[in-house]
Amino acid sequence: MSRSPSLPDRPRLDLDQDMSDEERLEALREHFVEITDVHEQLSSQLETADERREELKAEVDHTERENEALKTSSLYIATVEEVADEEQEAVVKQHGNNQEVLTDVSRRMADELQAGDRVAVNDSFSVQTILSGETDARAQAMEVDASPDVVYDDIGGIEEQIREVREAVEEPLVNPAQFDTVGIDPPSGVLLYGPPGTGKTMLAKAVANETDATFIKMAGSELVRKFIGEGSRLVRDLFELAEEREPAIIFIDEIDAIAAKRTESKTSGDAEVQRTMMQLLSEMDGFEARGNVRIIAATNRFDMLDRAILRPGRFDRLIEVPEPDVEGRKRIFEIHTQNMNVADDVDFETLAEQTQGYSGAEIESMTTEAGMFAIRDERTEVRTADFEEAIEKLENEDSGTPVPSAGYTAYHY
Ligand SMILES: Nc1ncnc2c1ncn2[C@@H]1O[C@H](COP(=O)(O)OP(=O)(O)OP(=O)(O)O)[C@@H](O)[C@H]1O
Repeated sequence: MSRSPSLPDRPRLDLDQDMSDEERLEALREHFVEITDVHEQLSSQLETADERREELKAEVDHTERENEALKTSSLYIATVEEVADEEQEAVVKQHGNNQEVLTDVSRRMADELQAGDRVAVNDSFSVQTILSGETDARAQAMEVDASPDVVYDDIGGIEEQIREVREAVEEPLVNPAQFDTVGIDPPSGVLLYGPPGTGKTMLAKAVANETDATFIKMAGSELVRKFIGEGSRLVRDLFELAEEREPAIIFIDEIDAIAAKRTESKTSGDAEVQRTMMQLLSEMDGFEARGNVRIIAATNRFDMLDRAILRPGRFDRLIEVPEPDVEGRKRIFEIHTQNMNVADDVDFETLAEQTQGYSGAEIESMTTEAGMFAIRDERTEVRTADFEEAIEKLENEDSGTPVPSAGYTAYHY
């Protein structure tokens, strides 16, 4: 905000009894000149303030008109495809009918708009407003990470699964020619299944990191819960975004939420989920042309999946990510205590033996809990007793031993 200029000092007239008439006259003249000067300064400040007031009034009028227009007319949602800054033009594509239009935009709008923005347009396709993050379902429903920082070494106990994922996802991205030479198609999609917290998301992020691909995650459950009516459009957007950002890894978490077996009930919610799944299937069927985009999905509920998504050309490589065995748990303890100040006597092998049935995520939260016990005790070193207390606490919270999530069924192929 601009600060108002300070007012000039008020001129003082100093007359005293002892002055001669000439001196008084001189003082009065000088005072007159000073007053005239101050008057001029004030007039000029007043003029500037008047101009500023006019400008602000014009801005208020404009905003009020915009506001009225927004309130009274229906607006349509569109995505900006291209912006020509110089020409003050933008190509926008209206959602629903996919109509593409070249439209004029103001200088300010041209500066602010970026390809990919969602905007509200009026009947004549004039861009009224850029939709913020809150209103942009696409931004909300998808987590985009240009360079995730997980590496394979951060994942413990699932070396075989890492090898399989590398073969099915990494190889086609970094060395597509070998598939051509041998004359086979790489797997279309990889489905990771297994109990929660075993490293499925980490695995997908690590492949993206290793192949310098953008990681784009969409959670199936959110599509169904939060974006009712937008599911199939968001799935289409997901694949479009992946193509824009290729090489890219699409990761659909909790795919069971959109690809569950059909049930008897025919509620409108089911129809919507069904449409979302059909969109996913049709995107995957047109997948070959997509080149540098690989798709990974994950589920804790393999038993619930509609078999249609497992057909060749869709999720045709199934990889089970089980709970870690004792060796795996030891490794996960080591990974998550790397940056902790752990006492020399802490034996991860024993801890691994004591934590049968724990997932990687549970082991991670246990190490944090052990650190908290040390802090509560005003120590800087984490001891065996802290880990044991943490195990006890988690077991009490889980009312006994931790169990794999209810309903999880392992299917072996
Ligand atoms: N195998 C593992 N090695 C190391 N850390 C792990 C492992 N599995 C899980 N973790 C820890 O647990 C956190 C959650 O794991 P992640 O999100 O990958 O599990 P997930 O299998 O995708 O779970 P969900 O099915 O609940 O989405 C990770 O950020 C990591 O800190």
